[in-house]
Amino acid sequence: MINLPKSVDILESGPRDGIQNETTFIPTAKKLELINALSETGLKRIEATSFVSPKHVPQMADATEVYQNMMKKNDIQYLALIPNLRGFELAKKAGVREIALVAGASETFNKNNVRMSVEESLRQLSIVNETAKEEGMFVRFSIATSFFCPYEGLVSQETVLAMVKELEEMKVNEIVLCDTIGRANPKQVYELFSRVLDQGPTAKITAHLHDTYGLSKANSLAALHAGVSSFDTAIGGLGGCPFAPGAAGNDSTEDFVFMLHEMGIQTGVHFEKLMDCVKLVKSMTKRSLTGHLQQITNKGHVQTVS
Ligand SMILES: CC(C)(COP(=O)([O-])OP(=O)([O-])OC[C@H]1O[C@@H](n2cnc3c(N)ncnc32)[C@H](O)[C@@H]1OP(=O)([O-])[O-])[C@@H](O)C(=O)NCCC(=O)NCCSC(=O)C[C@@](C)(O)CC(=O)[O-]
Repeated sequence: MINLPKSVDILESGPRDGIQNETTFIPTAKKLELINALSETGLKRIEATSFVSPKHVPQMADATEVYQNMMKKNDIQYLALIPNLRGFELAKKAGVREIALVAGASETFNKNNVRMSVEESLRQLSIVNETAKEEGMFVRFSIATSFFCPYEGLVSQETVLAMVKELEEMKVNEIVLCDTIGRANPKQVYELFSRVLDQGPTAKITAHLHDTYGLSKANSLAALHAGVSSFDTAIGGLGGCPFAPGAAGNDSTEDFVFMLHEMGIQTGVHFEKLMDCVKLVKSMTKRSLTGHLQQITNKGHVQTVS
């Protein structure tokens, strides 16, 4: 195989992207238990919560309580998602130092997700970015619907490349290309990430892939081949944006870590401890999860070579 990195960075987005889509409210204490357990697995990046409207996403109504009471290890980046200026104010008040901004590449998705045009999102979030940078915060920016929009269909590569250019001009620290509805195929993923990386971006480039059509692992391999070494995943394969109809969960962290370790690619993650987190997620959500490995552990032991 060509172009494979020796190690990969994983951002665990289960506590945010994963839990936001759960219909039954998960008690704050359970969210804290999960974040604390994930903090012991060797993962170095955790998206802990989001400062969004509790009317629109009731599951994240306890963002401040979660952020202020969770374990915070010095060597772990704990991010919070922010959609607008108000979210930034609330996050700052809670003590957040690492922020994850989001806007869609597609107009209809963005209006449904954050009730703003893409232009208005970029206007508000560039103010957030400037203030955050002055205050020494880490800023990542997710481009939702980088491949397909649930309302408009295929999103053109040119639209996404123009947005990447704008984010590079804003000097955000990280740009995340998201397959929000898990509809992209490996060829599209390879091409778009290759085109972005060919421009020599200064921002870290990350892939955020959902598994709706069962292609998230093939898509992550395509992104690896394109030169991406930073990925978002969610424990148990939880997740999906409540404003992207039909979106299934994220690529599952344990399956992705398993694949990477089997390929000799390091993640720094302790596999058994990660599987303990899957058990925790199962007990929290009380429903069947979509990750593959947890289905094997139901029947026996996962065979690993690493
Ligand atoms: C953006 C808004 C808030 C606009 O919602 P809105 O109703 O248009 O907000 P508004 O500005 O009209 O304000 C209405 C009320 O909400 C309050 N408000 C205003 N902003 C906030 C805030 N940030 N946090 C808490 N409260 C807020 C504001 O203070 C006001 O309170 P009131 O005066 O009525 O008491 C809403 O549409 C929203 O919360 N959207 C977020 C939706 C969301 O969380 N989506 C999922 C995350 S994105 C995602 O999952 C995709 C991603 C990142 O994973 C990548 C991928 O897969 O593509």
